[in-house]
Order: sequence, then C-alpha cells, then structure tokens
Amino acid sequence: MDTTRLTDVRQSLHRIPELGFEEHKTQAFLLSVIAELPQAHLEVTVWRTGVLVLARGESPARRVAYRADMDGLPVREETGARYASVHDGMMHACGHDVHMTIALGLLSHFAEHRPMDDILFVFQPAEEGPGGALPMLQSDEFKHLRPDAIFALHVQPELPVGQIGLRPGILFANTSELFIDLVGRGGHAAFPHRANDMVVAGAQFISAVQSIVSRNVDPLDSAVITIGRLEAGTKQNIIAERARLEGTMRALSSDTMEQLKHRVESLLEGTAKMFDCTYELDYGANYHQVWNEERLTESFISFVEENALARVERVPTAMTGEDFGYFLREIPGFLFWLGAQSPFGLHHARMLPDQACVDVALKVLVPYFSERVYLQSL
Ligand SMILES: CC(=O)N[C@@H](CCC[C@H](N)C(=O)O)C(=O)O
Repeated sequence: MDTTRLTDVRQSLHRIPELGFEEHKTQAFLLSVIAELPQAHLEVTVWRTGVLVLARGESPARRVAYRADMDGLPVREETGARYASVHDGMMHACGHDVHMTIALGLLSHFAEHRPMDDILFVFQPAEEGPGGALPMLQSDEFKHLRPDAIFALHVQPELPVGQIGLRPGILFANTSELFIDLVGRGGHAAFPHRANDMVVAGAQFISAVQSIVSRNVDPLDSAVITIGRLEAGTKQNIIAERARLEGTMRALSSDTMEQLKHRVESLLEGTAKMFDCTYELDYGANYHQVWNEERLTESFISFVEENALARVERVPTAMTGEDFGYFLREIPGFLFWLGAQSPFGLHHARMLPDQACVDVALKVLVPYFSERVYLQSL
C-alpha cells in the first residue's frame, strides 16, 4: 500500500468514528480493504465488531501479533480537516484511525511479502470503553489464534514525528471508571429547607475527592482521580433531585487502586450522611496496567537505534490507560508511543496526528517483523 493509499485509508477511517462495540462501518471498511489484498496466505476471522487476520508464515517458529484499536470518542470534532468526522458528536480524538491505518499498511506488506513467522493482526474494538481487549482475549476465536508475543503503538501528539517513546516495565497505569448518582429530593429554589439539593452534595463530593490523592496516597506513589462529566438539575430555579458524576481513576498498582476505591466509598458514605441522600456507585470498566516486557522492549530499542529507524526516547510512565494491558498480562510484548506532532493533546477536539507518522511506524515495524527481532527475546 503506497503513501497515497494509506492517506486515503486514514482519511476514510477518520470520517466514520464509532463508539465501542458500535464499530460496524469501521469493521466493514476494514474488511473491504483487507479483501483487496492478496489472499493466498490470509485467514480472516470476525469477532463482534473486531477483525482478526492471520498472515500465515512460510516456516513459522512463532506466532506474533500486532494490535490496533478501533473506536472513536464522544467528542465534537473541531479540527477543520477536509476529512473531519461525518458522525456528529463523535471523533477519532485518540488516533485510532491512525492505529488502524498502520496495521493495514503492515498487513498489506505481509500479504504481498509472505513472512517467515505467523503474524496475527488484531483489530480490537472498544478500547475507550467498555473495553474490548479482555473479552477478545477470552473469546474462542482469539484462543484459537493465540500468539506468543504481541505488540502495539499509540500515537503521541506531544512527540515529534520521527520519534518513538517507550520504557521497559510499566508504561501506562491501572484504570477504573467511576460513575456516581447522588439521589436527594428536588423542590422549589425558594424553599431549600424542604428539598435535598444534589448540586450542593455533588459539589461537596467533588471537592472532597481532591483530598484522596493529596492526603491518602503515598507522595512517592502516583494516582489520579478526574471527574470529567457532571450533570444535575433541569432549570435554574428548581433544586436538583439527582446529580450524576462521571470520572476515571488511575493508579500504578492494584493496591493503590483499591485504596482509591475505598476512599471514594468512604467519602460517598459521608456525603450521603451529610446531605441525607442516597447514592449509586459503578466502577464501569477497569483496565490492567500496560507492562512492557523488559527483554523484548530492550531488543526493540536497540534494533531501532542501531538501524536509525527512528529516534528513541525513554519516556516516563504515563497515567493513561489502555486495555492492551490485558493482552500484556498474559502474552509478552510491548506498546510504544509514536510521535505524531499535534498542538492539541489526546482526547482534544482539535487533535490531529500528522499523517507522516504512519510512514515512520511502517519504517520501524516492517523490518522488526521481517527480521524477527523478537526471536532473540522469546
Ligand atoms: C490512551 C488513552 O487515552 N486511553 C484511555 C483509556 C480509557 C480508559 C477508561 N475508559 C477510563 O476512562 O478509565 C485513557 O483515558 O487513558
């Protein structure tokens, strides 16, 4: 697949972002592109809204996998790009259009140049939520194709094109979503004493929650709690009966994650007592940390540096989450940041990775898989 075709593929995918497990058009588009490739040694399996493509090797010693996530985010795009989203209120604001394009570029190379080892291409739905990696990993389809090692990348707008970032060990945090409904009693704004105002309860809880990271977590550890969405009330002169708070928690160990959850529950109990209200709490999707296997990561770094395929920066751990962590919990591998140079960060309505990063990724990954560099460490 040449650069023009890859650009066209990326733009087509960018136009049709879909939420987790709703990636029907995206799946159909991927299948149509895959169908154009030489089929002689490809086996295509559909799993829910995902796709698994096995490129059968000539003389396989190992089966390795390359994974790309597929879903978009509920963000109204403001990039002004010619190929902006045609799905109102949805956007590829986390670069999964680029991830899929790179995977298709790699797959097209190995459809035309048969690899020695088996390479499994994993197009995984629902990374942003509710999490496609774990159910895919547990599916019969994946079990049947299970690889010996697995790799992935994630675009990083803060790194320049031509640079990749990674580290052995923990790269991304453990995550837990947070959905809270506070339920009180609504009423007339002029008679607060006859109602139970959930705007005030919600505001109090949000302030209290800020003390968890600063006062309960060991200062030498790291954690994040972000409330990203708050909804309450219906009109300015009606006391709100309900408040809904939606957020996410991040921690570098499962113990710290348990501590965060415990403190959230205590503060909710306190809020319920203080405001004489009730609450419902749901932790939504939880992701396992991304742990890069040391030997595979180090040999990848050496390979990229020795062959001057990209500039490598050893980056600190980030508090981002990725359900790719579930694959890495069971299968050795790594994930790296791919420099994609955009003035706006991940999840921003104006985030637009530079298309040139696709070529860099392929420049690194085609020889990595062709030369079976991973074999040194498996
Ligand atoms: C790379 C990235 O931005 N990943 C997402 C993963 C979402 C996890 C989950 N839905 C949550 O919100 O906790 C991230 O927000 O880090």
